[in-house]
Amino acid sequence: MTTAQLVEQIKKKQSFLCIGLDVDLNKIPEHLLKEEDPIFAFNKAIIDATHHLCVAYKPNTAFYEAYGLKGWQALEKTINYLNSEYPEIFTIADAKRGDIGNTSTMYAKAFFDDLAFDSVTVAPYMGKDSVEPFLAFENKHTIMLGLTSNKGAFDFQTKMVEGKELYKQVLETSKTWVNSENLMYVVGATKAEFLADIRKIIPESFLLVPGVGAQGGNLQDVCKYGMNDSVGLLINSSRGIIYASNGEDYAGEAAKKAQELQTEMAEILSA
Ligand SMILES: O=C(O)c1cc(=O)[nH]c(=O)n1[C@@H]1O[C@H](COP(=O)(O)O)[C@@H](O)[C@H]1O
Repeated sequence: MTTAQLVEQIKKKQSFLCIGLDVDLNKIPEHLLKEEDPIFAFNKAIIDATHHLCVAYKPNTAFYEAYGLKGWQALEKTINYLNSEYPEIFTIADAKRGDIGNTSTMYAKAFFDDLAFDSVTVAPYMGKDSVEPFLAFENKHTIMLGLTSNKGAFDFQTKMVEGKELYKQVLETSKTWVNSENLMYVVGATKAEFLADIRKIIPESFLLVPGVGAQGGNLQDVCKYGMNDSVGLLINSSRGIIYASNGEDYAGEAAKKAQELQTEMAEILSA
């Protein structure tokens, strides 16, 4: 999917919500455990109930890898279901990869070619030659960690390096990489006040903003500092939506939580 198509979807749905499919078998409704593939059954119901309220889904691969072959198969079924039933949805494999060049190429093939995700999250720590192999894929997006939502973000990312915070150096340098137009960036919703500075470095780029909901990030603040002329934001909530209820009504309750965020987003967009 191109960025222009994503912006079109945002305008049409009046939503820039991304729903995180971080499926934990200890948290899903008990009755689903009798299904042949409880993870896929859960995802399918959540997707069917919420697809009109969001523009993206983000399965975090850890939650699938943790269940071995069955987990990976559930991930594959989920992305195939999204691509066949809801092709207008932007898909994010949250895998946080990045390695020496030839290995990164194989990671990129896994998520872009084999699984056909629109995007994958990547950690920038190994530098240019670890990220450029992802950027080489046409009409695919590489979502690089910029400033993360966790406390540990202050361990390294905000340290001063040659008179500037490390995360700013990383953002600036990434703009010089081949095919950098295929980059998007992660900025945690818990770090909303940093967004004004971040927008000075990457004014046009799309930002994936996790941390609204369970981690306490605030949607209004993120929009105030982070929104650009083409919206430029994908706000992710995972646990705050998908675990709204662990009863038979889980999909409907998840839709209610998604609807609350979509309504708030529509108000922001029309302001
Ligand atoms: O790359 C991410 O998506 C990510 C980056 C970050 O800085 N913080 C962060 O929480 N995430 C992911 O976003 C999701 C947040 O989930 P909830 O806190 O349940 O909404 C998880 O899948 C995290 O792994």
